[in-house]
Amino acid sequence: MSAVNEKKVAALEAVKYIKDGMVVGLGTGSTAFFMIEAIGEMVRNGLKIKAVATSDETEKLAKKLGISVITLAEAKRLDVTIDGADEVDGQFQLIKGGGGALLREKIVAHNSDFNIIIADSSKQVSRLGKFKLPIETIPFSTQLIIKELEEMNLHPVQRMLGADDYKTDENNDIVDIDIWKTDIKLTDLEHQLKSIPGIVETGLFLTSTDLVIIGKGAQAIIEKK
Ligand SMILES: O=C[C@H](O)[C@H](O)[C@H](O)COP(=O)(O)O
Repeated sequence: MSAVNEKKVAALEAVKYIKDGMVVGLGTGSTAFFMIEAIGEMVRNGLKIKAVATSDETEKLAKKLGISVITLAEAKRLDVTIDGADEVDGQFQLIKGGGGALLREKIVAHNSDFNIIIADSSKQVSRLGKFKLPIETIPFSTQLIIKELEEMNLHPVQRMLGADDYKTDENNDIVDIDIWKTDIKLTDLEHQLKSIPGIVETGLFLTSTDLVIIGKGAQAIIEKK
């Protein structure tokens, strides 16, 4: 079965966790797309929820499908968030941000009681790092951060959109780094990166995930912590 179908299988399993009255965090990306589509259908069939979107793209799609979108401030706290990932390891640690939405995704995950990650089977890895780790930086500081990351042997590459710098929803830059060869522990790496002024967030999600649902062929494999 193709990765696209596996994404849909995982998404359809995840939406079973959504109940009337919940405040739901909506992730971003091609896997989250199927989850948002399914929630749209559930809402048309009478489900009553409020949602917080993790990107402008997700907000637009959710509203188009008739899902009631509120701000994080209005929500205060979320019952459940469903989101995709670029890589997930056996300890439920993730790399996210391939689509540039890591900052709002991490904020929403932090404010959710329960976080479900949905993915096709290609995203499951024994060790994180084949996927380049996205780092969100303040444009004022990006070039100097790149120099600092080069000195740390993390091979930073600023993300581009054609000839222009790629910009996030918060109008920041993304720098993708290579963590595959570093022997720094992930928790230490996260701490080191976050201590550089101008790095707003990293795509390492080390402790937020409660449940992982992997589409494997036509089956949804549910992994609990
Ligand atoms: O910034 C994007 C998000 O972190 C996505 O959830 C992640 O990149 C996975 O996206 P996809 O489901 O399209 O592979």
